[in-house]
Amino acid sequence: MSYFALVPAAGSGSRMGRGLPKQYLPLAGRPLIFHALATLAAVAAIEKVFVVLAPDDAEWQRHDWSGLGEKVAVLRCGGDTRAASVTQGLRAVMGDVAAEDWVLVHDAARACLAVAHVEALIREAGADPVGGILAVPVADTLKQAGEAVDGMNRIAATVPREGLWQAQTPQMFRHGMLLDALEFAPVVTDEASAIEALGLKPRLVPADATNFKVTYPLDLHLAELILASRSQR
Ligand SMILES: Nc1ccn([C@@H]2O[C@H](COP(=O)(O)OP(=O)(O)OP(=O)(O)O)[C@@H](O)[C@H]2O)c(=O)n1
Ligand SMILES: C[C@](O)(CO)[C@H](O)COP(=O)(O)O
Repeated sequence: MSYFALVPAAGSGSRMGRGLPKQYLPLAGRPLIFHALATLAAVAAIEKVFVVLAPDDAEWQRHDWSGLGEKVAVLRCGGDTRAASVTQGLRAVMGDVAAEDWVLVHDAARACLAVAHVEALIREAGADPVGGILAVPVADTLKQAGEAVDGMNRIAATVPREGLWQAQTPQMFRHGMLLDALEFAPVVTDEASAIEALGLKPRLVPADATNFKVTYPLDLHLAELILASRSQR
């Protein structure tokens, strides 16, 4: 069986609040998306890295991607939601990817993914009958907000954090199972939710906070620090 990566990159980055979709914002001298693509392409077990762009994406061709080598292939079939982009990407690669092949779905916005993270996911979930995701156990105390009072957010309850994990990506499932799951449950926040809707229980593979999702402006500075610290090792 083979391993492939699918990178949904058709979002608008609205929470970043910049004119340019966040996957193209400059980060450590490259477009943000370059870093995750380079990491995935560097994993020996991964045969191809498919990038799902918005059909009208006019930014991709403005950049030089030659540093990524030959594994990366562009699919212009992104949809209105992340789940739609993933589903349409899975359909588009059916000629290259067999139903039993593993697909690692990774957010373009998780720019600081490390090769070691991906290798841990493949090692721990690659022999699993369902598949698995990278995740991090919740370390902070969690508060449930109640209805705003005097315009202020106020605590309604403390949520026990035992057993709670923050889902990351890649999320790794077999192509056929994942496409069937997403067609059965199309409105989901991540691939694992669709697999769970089938009554299955994906593996949780521990990662760490450096594999965070760049969502808000401050996150760009955090990602710069992480990438700079790695380049100095
Ligand atoms: N219709 C969409 C929406 C999101 N994504 C991708 O899914 C990943 C995670 O989504 P998110 O961080 O929410 O990105 P955006 O949707 O771009 O951000 P925002 O929600 O702030 O608009 C991103 O790499 C994004 O490009 C996608 O491929 N297609
Ligand atoms: C898939 C994901 O990164 C797991 O935490 C998350 O659900 C993506 O959420 P977003 O709102 O599409 O960024």
